[in-house]
Order: sequence, then structure tokens, then C-alpha cells
Amino acid sequence: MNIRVGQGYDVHQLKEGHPFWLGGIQIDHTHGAVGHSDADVLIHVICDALLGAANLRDIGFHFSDKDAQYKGIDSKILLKKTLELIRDKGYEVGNIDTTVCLQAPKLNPYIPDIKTCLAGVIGTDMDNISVKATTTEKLGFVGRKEGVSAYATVLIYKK
Ligand SMILES: Nc1ccn([C@@H]2O[C@H](COP(=O)(O)O)[C@@H](O)[C@H]2O)c(=O)n1
Ligand SMILES: C[C@@]1(CO)OP(=O)(O)OP(=O)(O)OC[C@H]1O
Repeated sequence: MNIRVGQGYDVHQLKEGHPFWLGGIQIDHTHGAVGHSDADVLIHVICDALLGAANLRDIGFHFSDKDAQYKGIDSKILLKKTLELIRDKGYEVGNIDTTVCLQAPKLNPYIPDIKTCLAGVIGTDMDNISVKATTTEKLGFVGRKEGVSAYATVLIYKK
């Protein structure tokens, strides 16, 4: 068995009145993440971790933020395209562990829906998807509610 690991990190600015997409679902909040796509930071770090694990560069390399076809795109589509890239290399997803750094709102109530959504897109058991959240205790850009960041670690394997 060939086992590989990858990690991802991403940041998006938060702005009032923008929709807040996270892990494929919409979060009810006054502010939302801003980006060229739907700015779903959690999906972006999963894509980057998967691409890194397969040594396939990164999300911006495959889906440029200068390319009009990705303007406002649902990041679930980018995740599906990323999965095609790693599956073309013969890899399957083992497990994914993530942390979202966000001062507000509390994400715990949304985590079951996020896990269900991601497991559905990836085509894996919910038990393979972990989503955690932390504030940064009011410190830094996350603490000032100026942005949201996330981290992902993934394991992929080839039999
Ligand atoms: N946006 C967030 C941030 C945190 N949580 C949950 O609260 C716990 C305590 O957070 P601290 O930053 O004070 O350590 C954390 O472990 C999460 O369970 C959350 O749901 N949403
Ligand atoms: C997702 C892409 C797609 O245009 O754009 P953004 O939403 O700006 O996200 P980011 O993580 O900053 O860059 C990666 C791009 O591939």
C-alpha cells in the first residue's frame, strides 16, 4: 500500500453582507468570506491538502483566480475536480482532519451538516471527515473578525 499525507492552509477576508460558505454549506452570519470563488476556505484547504499529498501543486495552479470561469464558483465543484486529479493518479482518500479558525459565529451547531456535505461530495464515510473549530481568543486578524483561516491534513492511499 502506498500512503501519502498532505496539508493545506488558507485565509479569506470576512466582509459584511457577503454569503458565508464553509465546508459546502451556507453559514447564517452578518459577514461572509470574500474571494474569486465562493471563498469556501474549508474546501480550499482540503483541495490543497489533497493536491499536496499527490504532489500535484495547489488549488490556484489548477483553478486560477484570474480565470473568469471560476468567478463565484461553488467550491464543491473545485473539490470534485481535485478528487478527479488525485484519482487519476490512482489515489483514494483515507481520512481528512481540519481546523477552522473563526472568532464568530460558533461552528459547532453546523459541523454535522458540514461533515455530511463533505462526505457526500468526496464519496466517503462521515467517519473519515473531521471538522474542528477554534477562536484565536480575540487575537490577530481572526480574533478581530477580519478573516477566517483553516488548516487541513489528509491521508491518501493507493493499493
Ligand atoms: N468559531 C468557533 C470557535 C470555537 N468553537 C468551539 O468552541 C470551543 C472553544 O473555542 P476556543 O477558541 O475558546 O478554544 C472549540 O473547541 C470549539 O468546540 C466553535 O464551535 N466555533
Ligand atoms: C479558489 C480560487 C478559484 O479562483 O479563488 P479564491 O476564491 O480567491 O480562493 P483562493 O484560496 O484565494 O485562491 C484559489 C483559487 O483557485
